[in-house]
Parts: sequence; structure tokens; C-alpha cells
Amino acid sequence: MPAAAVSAVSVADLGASYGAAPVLAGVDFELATGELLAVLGPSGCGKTTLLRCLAGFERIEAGRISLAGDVVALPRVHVPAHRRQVAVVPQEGALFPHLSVAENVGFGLRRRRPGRVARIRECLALVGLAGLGERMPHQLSGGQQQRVALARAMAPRPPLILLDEPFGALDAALRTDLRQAVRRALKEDGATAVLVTHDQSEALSVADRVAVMEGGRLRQVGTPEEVYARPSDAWVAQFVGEADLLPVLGTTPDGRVRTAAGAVAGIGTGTRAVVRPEHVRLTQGGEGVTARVVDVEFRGHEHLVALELPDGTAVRARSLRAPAPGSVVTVSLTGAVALVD
Ligand SMILES: Nc1ncnc2c1ncn2[C@@H]1O[C@H](COP(=O)(O)OP(=O)(O)OP(=O)(O)O)[C@@H](O)[C@H]1O
Repeated sequence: MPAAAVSAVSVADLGASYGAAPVLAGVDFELATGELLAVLGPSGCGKTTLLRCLAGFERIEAGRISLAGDVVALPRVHVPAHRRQVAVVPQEGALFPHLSVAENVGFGLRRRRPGRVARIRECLALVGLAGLGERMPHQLSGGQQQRVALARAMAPRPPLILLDEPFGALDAALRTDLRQAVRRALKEDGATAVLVTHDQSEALSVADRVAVMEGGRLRQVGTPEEVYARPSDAWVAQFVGEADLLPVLGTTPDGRVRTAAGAVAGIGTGTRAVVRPEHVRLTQGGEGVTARVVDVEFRGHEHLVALELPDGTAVRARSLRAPAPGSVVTVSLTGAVALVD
């Protein structure tokens, strides 16, 4: 029998506070080697504090943190940051301005380490900056500087890389490009990483698993698909993606749930249906419930249509066409919706 694999990161019942104010409570998760976890939550929920506890910048008040099977934090035990060797990529790269790109990437590698130059070159290639080693940081764009910061973090092959809103300072188009580049680089190098973000599309598109945090607690930890399609509660449903919660009015003879927007297959049990805009089909006439178009938001590739159902319930739909505000359309539900209480 092979020995059970040791988690790269194990956090058990973690609690932390600043003075008398509790910030984290009962935080539990495990991370396998090579896994990428996104911690997703609104501003002030404790994401940065969690990273600081993992890195060793904060002491913990309850619970335990282990890295590769070694306990690094207990309420009375604190392995300092430099001995944990966890790498941090901050929001803005904080590169050394007087060092070249290659010297920045090699900063954590001992001068005489065999293969140092090759590892620097490899990390620059992993982040898509092959050939730019001789540049100075000010000769790079903001996105390129963040890539260098990631290469610098990866170079010594740390047991864990922490990324704190690494795309926060960049504009929208660049963020989308960079997040896939970051995911690719971490995966190709087999790095274990925790990324914090308040941006749900970022968390869903980058991570292997997402930990949804609110008020210092993890409400759900799961794959992006699980968190989106099977949210554990109403808060997660509405924080991760767009959702309208429609009361379940009963069940149909074939086992679907009835709502004010029509019947639909339900996943799990609960008193409310998590209806996302892609579940709502709009037609002109035909079978369904009539609804009034309240508002239409242009999204570039589609429209988000706000609707009012006959009983006054609000629901949103995705639509390629833009119905006129005030007009009446027919609504039906498609796919399968999660049920929550
Ligand atoms: N050094 C500190 N001293 C006291 N309170 C702090 C300190 N740092 C953070 N806090 C408080 O702890 C809570 C959690 O902060 P934290 O920075 O971990 O949240 P966050 O989720 O990372 O937020 P954001 O997304 O805005 O960065 C907040 O209420 C914050 O005001």
C-alpha cells in the first residue's frame, strides 16, 4: 500500500485576529502539490490576512497550518517567514528597479547554484518573456512586470506561491490575457499556489478549486464548476456569478420544480431555485410565462435583460437580441438549477 499523499498545504480550523477584532475563524482546506486555489471574497473578508498567515507574517490564534507535512503554525508555534520559504507575488510586482529582469528573476537563487542561469531562462520562458532578461524593469509594461514578479517567485521552486490580487492594477483586457498566462506558467512548472481575488470571473477561469470566503469564514471550497453550478448557499450563489433566487412553488409530476418563471430540473434540495441568466430563455409567444422587459444592459457579445414576472418577481436573462424595454416577452427555463434554502 502506498503511503497516503501528504498535502502541500493543510489548514485546519484556523483563527486569527487583529487585537480584539476576529478576522478569520474555522478556516479549513487542503491543497495537493501542483494545485492552484483561488480564495474569492468581497473586500475586507480576510483574504489578505489568510495569505499573511500562510506566509508567516501573522501569528495565528487557533488551529494549525502545515506545509508539506511540517507544522509551521499553531497558536504557540510560529515558524518565521524566512524559514517557510513561501513566495509572495504582491498586487504590484515590486521588482528591484536597479536590477535587470534576469537578476530580478535570479534574486532568490544562490549565486553559485549550478544551473542558475538555465533556471532564470526557463522561468522567463514560462511566463512568456524569453529574451527580455537584459531589460530593466522600467523598460517593461505593467503586465510584463507582473510576469517577471511571477518568474521571480517561481525560480527557487518554493513549496507554495501566494498571489495577492496579482492583476488588480491592470486594465481589463490585460488582466484576461495575463491570468491565462499565469495559470499556464504555474501548471507547467508544477507549482502549488494560492491566489486571492475579489473578481469571480478571475477565480473561476484561473483556479483548479475556489474557496469562497465571507466574513472571515470559508463558505464553500470546490471546483469552479461545483461552486458555480452547485453553490452551497444563497450567498455563494449570488456572489459567484449572477443569480436570481426564485421561491420553489411545488413540483411537477415528472419531478421538476415549479417557479414563477416556469418549471425546471432542480439539483439538490432547498426552498429557492438559483436561476442564472443562461437558464432563462426568451421567445416571442409560444409556451411559457409572459414577462415585461424592465431594462436591457448591453454586454458587447450579448444583452442582460431584466424582466418582471406576472407576480412581480424579478429575473434576468441572457439574450443575443435586445428586446425593447416595456415590451412583453415569453419566458421559460432550461437546463438544471441548483436549489438552496
Ligand atoms: N493591520 C491590521 N490591523 C487591524 N485590522 C486590520 C489590519 N489589516 C486588516 N485589518 C482588518 O481585517 C479585516 C480583513 O482584512 P483583509 O485585508 O484580510 O481583507 P481582504 O479580504 O484582503 O480585503 P481586500 O480585498 O480589500 O484587500 C478587515 O476588516 C480589515 O479592516
